[in-house]
Amino acid sequence: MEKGSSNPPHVLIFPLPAQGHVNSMLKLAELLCLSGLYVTFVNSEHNHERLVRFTDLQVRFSKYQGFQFKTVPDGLPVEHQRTGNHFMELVKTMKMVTMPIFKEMVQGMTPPLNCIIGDGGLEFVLDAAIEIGIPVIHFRTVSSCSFWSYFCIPDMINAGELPMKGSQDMDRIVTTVPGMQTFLRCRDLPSFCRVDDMSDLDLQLFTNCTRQTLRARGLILNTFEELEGPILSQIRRRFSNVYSIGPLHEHLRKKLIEQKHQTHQSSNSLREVDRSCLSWLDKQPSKSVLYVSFGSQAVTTKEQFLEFWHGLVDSKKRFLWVMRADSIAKRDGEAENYPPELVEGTKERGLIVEWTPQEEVLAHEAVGGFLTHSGWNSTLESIVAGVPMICWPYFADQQINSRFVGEVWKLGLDMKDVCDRKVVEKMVNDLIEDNREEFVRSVAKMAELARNSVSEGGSSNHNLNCLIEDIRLMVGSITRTDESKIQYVPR
Ligand SMILES: O=c1ccn([C@@H]2O[C@H](COP(=O)(O)OP(=O)(O)O[C@H]3O[C@H](CO)[C@@H](O)[C@H](O)[C@H]3O)[C@@H](O)[C@H]2O)c(=O)[nH]1
Ligand SMILES: C[C@H]1CC[C@@H]2C(C(=O)O)=CO[C@@H](O)[C@@H]21
Repeated sequence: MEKGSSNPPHVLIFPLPAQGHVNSMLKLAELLCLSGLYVTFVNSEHNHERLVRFTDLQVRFSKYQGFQFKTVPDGLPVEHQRTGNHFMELVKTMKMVTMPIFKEMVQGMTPPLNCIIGDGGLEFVLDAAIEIGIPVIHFRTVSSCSFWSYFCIPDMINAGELPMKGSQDMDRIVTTVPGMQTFLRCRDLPSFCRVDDMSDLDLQLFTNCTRQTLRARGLILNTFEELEGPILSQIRRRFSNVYSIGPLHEHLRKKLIEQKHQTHQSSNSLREVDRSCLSWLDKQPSKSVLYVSFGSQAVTTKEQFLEFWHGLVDSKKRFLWVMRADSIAKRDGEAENYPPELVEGTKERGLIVEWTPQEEVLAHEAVGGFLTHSGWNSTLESIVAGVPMICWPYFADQQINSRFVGEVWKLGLDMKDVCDRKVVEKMVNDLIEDNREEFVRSVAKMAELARNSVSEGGSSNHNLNCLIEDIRLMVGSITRTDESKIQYVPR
């Protein structure tokens, strides 16, 4: 906005087009709208079509003055699965296909942008914005602990701690990530580190994009000081303006209540939500059900899927399991003949659905535990709901999130790298029954700290106010005489 203009600040938000990213960035968008900012939210065409089909998003955002959606192609054909390891194809096509379209869109924007909040996992957004001369704040939607470990990868390589030396090396302690020297093992590092070749493209991609955040004006993290304070302190030694403003879903819920907006049943789902599971939960005893979901991207083998299924049925506990149509890697011509004892055991005590209203499920009285892939949104949602976790990380940041859940925060059990029916059975019984009290006590404490952090005077509440203030100050903070040639100097 030009100096003297009466419009509120205008912010453009651009997430990496995946469920876990779109979800938290839409929550931030709504929080900024509630503070009176103008927001443009950029979705991929593929995701926007799904959000419009499966949610009340358009109605929800239409009440905010100055809010608009824009769409860009993601460069992939419509039928592309966009899950599992195929997801990395999207990160690559976007740079080629989406970047030029995005640049053109941003240059013609009215009112002019004060700043762009770009996904820290989408490197080209920062490059494009700096070239055009618009300040960028990065939002990295993963945990602080994983962001910090990505950042330290070059130090691990220089110290000879990476590459790992085969499977016998997985329990070696990694000493070059400040703040984690006593408990971080090779197996807890982001999954991209599990390669022999340090010039591996995915490893390079995420190491570089994390370092690029040094060029941004600030870094937003969906976390709270009471959870990740020691790691945030480490990050602040290298980055200025680190805004920990989470858990965003609880932050938004609280603000909507304060401002007397409706909060029920809204979702940011890219898939059709099956609400029938809530009526099923209504019929189950208190804290008896294990909720099982591996998020939007994880893909298991059929063998892994069967180990989980056996373990769940053998545990004799109730379970609600999210099984997306694309959850299991299919082999051509494979018949789906499932063992009758599993089908029978599920009829007795289980329910399998394609997609749930997860926040509502976790808050349901009947849910007593969560078997999760340790995606960051799921982890935060479980903490806020006071539900202990069994973690089975699939890829990326999930390996380190699960270490923190199991070893540092003591909010559950880490089943990383094991997929065995006996272990599943034992851990489910441990979490839901044998050691239940202990886990529930620690997660209840953390849930309270989470709620306090987003309340008036809490750390995340304060940091959100600072973020909004800093965005307001970005008015006229870049020289607009020749924006295309502005040399960007980080604060
Ligand atoms: O049946 C379901 C299952 C999930 N969800 C929601 O989907 C989101 C899933 O997010 P997350 O738990 O973060 O998992 P992913 O979808 O796997 O998210 C990706 O993005 C996250 C944030 O960057 C990363 O932490 C993950 O590793 C990455 O895979 C959560 O908000 C859930 O509430 C539903 O609404 N219904
Ligand atoms: C493609 C996945 C790998 C990295 C991305 C990410 C991140 O670190 O920002 C988290 O989870 C995934 O959705 C992205």
